[in-house]
Amino acid sequence: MQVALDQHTVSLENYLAHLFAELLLDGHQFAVWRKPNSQFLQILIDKTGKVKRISPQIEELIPGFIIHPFVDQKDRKAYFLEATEYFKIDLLAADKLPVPDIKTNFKTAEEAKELIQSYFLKNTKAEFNSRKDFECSKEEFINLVKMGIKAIEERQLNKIVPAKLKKISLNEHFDLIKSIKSLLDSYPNAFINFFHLPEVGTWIGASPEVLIQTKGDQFYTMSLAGTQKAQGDNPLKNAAWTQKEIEEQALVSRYIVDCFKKIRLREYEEIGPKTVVAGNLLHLRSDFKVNMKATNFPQLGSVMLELLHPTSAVCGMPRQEAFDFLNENEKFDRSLFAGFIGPVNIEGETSIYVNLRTAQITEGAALLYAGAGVTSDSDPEKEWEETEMKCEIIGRHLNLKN
Ligand SMILES: C=C(O[C@H]1C=CC=C(C(=O)O)[C@@H]1O)C(=O)O
Repeated sequence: MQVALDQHTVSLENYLAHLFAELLLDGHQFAVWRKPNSQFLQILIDKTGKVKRISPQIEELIPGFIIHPFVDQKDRKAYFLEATEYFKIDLLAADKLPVPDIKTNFKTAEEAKELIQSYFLKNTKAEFNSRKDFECSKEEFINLVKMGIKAIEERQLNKIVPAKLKKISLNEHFDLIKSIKSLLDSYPNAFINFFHLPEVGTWIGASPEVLIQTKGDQFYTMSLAGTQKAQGDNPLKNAAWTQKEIEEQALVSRYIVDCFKKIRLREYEEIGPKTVVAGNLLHLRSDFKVNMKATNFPQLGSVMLELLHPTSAVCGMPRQEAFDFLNENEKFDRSLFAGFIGPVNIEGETSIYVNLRTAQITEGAALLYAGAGVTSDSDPEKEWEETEMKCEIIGRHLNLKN
């Protein structure tokens, strides 16, 4: 028997537990996210029951959530969740929120959480094949980096971003709602996201990288690259960058400027690079802004989306050669990792992020993905350590003991 949940007495965690359990039971597709430095948790539910694929002409789309894999599909289409229901929760006032009532089948939040846990430990439909969940050993990854360095020395490539897949078991401590809450608390300046499409997969992440953003007349993108561990009380002050990292990030900036050049867009603002924090890591970032009205480029969002993806922060340069190198030499399927995800035309804004620092939740396991930017000065051992740190950003929030 269903009862109405009293939204005035329920905590955020318990509200989400009931909501997620009901959505899973009903087989709905949904996405939940919090933008960097925002106080709102945004929730979008697609109750159409259909997996939709669309061309990413974002200016023409109805409000929704877009999901595009790393590899371009033959038809260049992305998955799209339609916002048949959308609302947001003010995280600063989460206990007295006017959130929609839920009719729940569960007597307690614990019961709802048990359903969620058993759904993901036993029931996910995501199909496996040997390429999809091929776990990369340290030796294999280091070999891949060495091959990348060789291709750069032989001038076939300028930069390459090899990635790895790491599989961790989910155990009796896996509590999805607690994991999401933990990501929200730990990474205030990341794009925290969770999305579930029963036919496609379930992912959880904390991305530091905007691919494109449009709001009103403003267009924004960034070049993010170069990684080091954040250290000490004031990590920004302690950061020192080597020539390798400076060059690695400059190549991403150059890639963006080359895209602007291709469409003869000359009036853009470039700020940076500056050091930014992403979880326990630091990166170098430059910001790029364009006034779409002043430059007469109302479709700049879609145009740049097509030109930028996959950027040289996740693929390499030149783009096609780097893509072919990865396709040939990486032994696993990147799937949605290093693709793009995000809300489209929600409250007049589109914010699409690169799907990084992310995990795919599959039957009883999480697949963690991470890549590292390789230039001729790369140290393969260090690149491996970097991917380990990147995997930990999500990995450490999955099997949380109380
Ligand atoms: C490819 C990833 O990060 C990119 C974004 C920032 C810094 C990066 C780097 O230092 O290699 C990568 O280019 C990843 O997180 O898996």
